[in-house]
Amino acid sequence: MALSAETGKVVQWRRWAFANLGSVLSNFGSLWLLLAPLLAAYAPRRLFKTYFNLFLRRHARRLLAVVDPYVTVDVSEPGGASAHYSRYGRVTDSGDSTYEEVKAYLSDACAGEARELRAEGASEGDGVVISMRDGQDVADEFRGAALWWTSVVREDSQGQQRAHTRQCQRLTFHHRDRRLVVDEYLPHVRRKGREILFSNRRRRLYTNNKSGDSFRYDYKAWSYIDFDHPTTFDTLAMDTARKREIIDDLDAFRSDRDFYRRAGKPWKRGYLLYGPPGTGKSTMIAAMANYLDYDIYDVELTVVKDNNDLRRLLIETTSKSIIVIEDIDCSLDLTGDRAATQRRGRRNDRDDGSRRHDRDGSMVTLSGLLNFIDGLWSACGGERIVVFTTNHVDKLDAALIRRGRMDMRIEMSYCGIEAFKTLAKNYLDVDDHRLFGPVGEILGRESITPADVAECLMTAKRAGSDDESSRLEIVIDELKQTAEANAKAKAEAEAKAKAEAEEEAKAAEMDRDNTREEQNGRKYPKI
Ligand SMILES: Nc1ncnc2c1ncn2[C@@H]1O[C@H](COP(=O)(O)OP(=O)(O)OP(=O)(O)O)[C@@H](O)[C@H]1O
Ligand SMILES: [Mg+2]
Repeated sequence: MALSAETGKVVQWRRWAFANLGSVLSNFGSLWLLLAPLLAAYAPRRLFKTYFNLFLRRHARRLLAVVDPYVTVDVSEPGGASAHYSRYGRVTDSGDSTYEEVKAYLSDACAGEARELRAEGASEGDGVVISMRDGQDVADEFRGAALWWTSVVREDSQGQQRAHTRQCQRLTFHHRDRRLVVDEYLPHVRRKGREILFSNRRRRLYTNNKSGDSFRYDYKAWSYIDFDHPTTFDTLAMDTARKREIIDDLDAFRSDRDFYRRAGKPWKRGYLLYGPPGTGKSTMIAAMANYLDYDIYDVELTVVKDNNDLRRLLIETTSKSIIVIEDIDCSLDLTGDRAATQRRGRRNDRDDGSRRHDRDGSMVTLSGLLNFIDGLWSACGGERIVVFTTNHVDKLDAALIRRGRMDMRIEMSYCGIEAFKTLAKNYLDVDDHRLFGPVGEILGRESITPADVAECLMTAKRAGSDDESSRLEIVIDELKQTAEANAKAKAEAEAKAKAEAEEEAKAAEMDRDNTREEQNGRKYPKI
């Protein structure tokens, strides 16, 4: 359809008006300035006041931005109304942990710059938190934007109530950086502050309380003590290359937050530590926690009533933590051969009525545990490591330790000469010695755990002599005795295992007979 000349003009005019809407409106604003005195004279007073106020409010901010382009944001210590406005713009009031996080961030920055400081005792430990005294400023820089923090005391008065003062940290920046500050700088400050607060805090070792007590009004899912284990990766005795691999893996995990987000994976990692008793599985967990500065949640599965309680426990863990289930093969019936396990259980009860397994009371199932590790709930919080330990990796259900669930399997094994060198340094402060040769031969021949070697070294240390050679000779004697004792214990264990296997086979044969007779129409099974 063709447009008439007149319609075309209207369309053109409309297009022009839309394209120049900004200037039209601002001209309209200028027109207001001219019309305001006239309106003051002729318009009804109330109407004029409303419109004039609106106009002023809209334009005053622009005017102020020209005169003073700086915006301030206050982060106040908690305790009061949650939001205030200042002459310059919105003033936020944290009312949460933001203030503490900002203070921690600034304590790091201001310790070097500000000259008048204040020291307060840290909430945990013997440390002090350094912060700026009132009126002090520190400058900061973020992605090219200049920012200033000032410590101020603000007076809050509400109506007739008495005013009370509150400490706050005031951030000042150019209004053109507003988006950068709100979207990136302040979250960065909080993140850094949280890290500083976390690193100043003592590590905690949590253990779960019996879920049967959950009806009590003061029930807490977890109890904790300060975690103060001296083990580090330096003192952990194991193959050096393997140790390096584990440390690299932990480093990668810790710094891969963005990767996990991009890949759509929950930020957690599973380690399975397996090996004979006394090879350092628990010691490794302590070394990991100390290296990462994480808390440990040691889950005792036998006191968890059911899958529901297990999930509740998980929800109450925090991020930056290691969730540990030790001796997973003993905690639950997770072996593939459940029938054999039940038979064994029955026999144990017959043998020793008092030695009933606690795990009979727990109704946590394998699927509950699998959900605990990587169900939907497991993703809450993030930055978590799950560690299982076992002495019998071959007995565990394949689903529990498949790749993806347990990302890294670490075998902790008998002591070799490399591990011995670490232990000799730890216990006797000996780096190298000609007697390391004979020690290496014994360790190459025999299966001696690091725990046993540590005991031998302890005996040598207590023997009283300061001479390295005589101490190491004692170690060699002790190692030989340990090897003999181990061989004897091994022969006894093998004999016992053989007898058990025979009994097991007999029981299985009886079960088969009973089933056959039942199938052949016998009314009552044998007893
Ligand atoms: N690899 C190791 N490095 C340093 N010390 C070790 C190592 N292995 C064992 N030890 C010493 O032996 C003690 C017992 O070790 P740990 O409890 O870690 O063994 P485990 O493998 O957890 O045994 P279990 O299977 O019985 O739980 C530790 O307290 C430590 O002193
Ligand atoms: Mg252990």
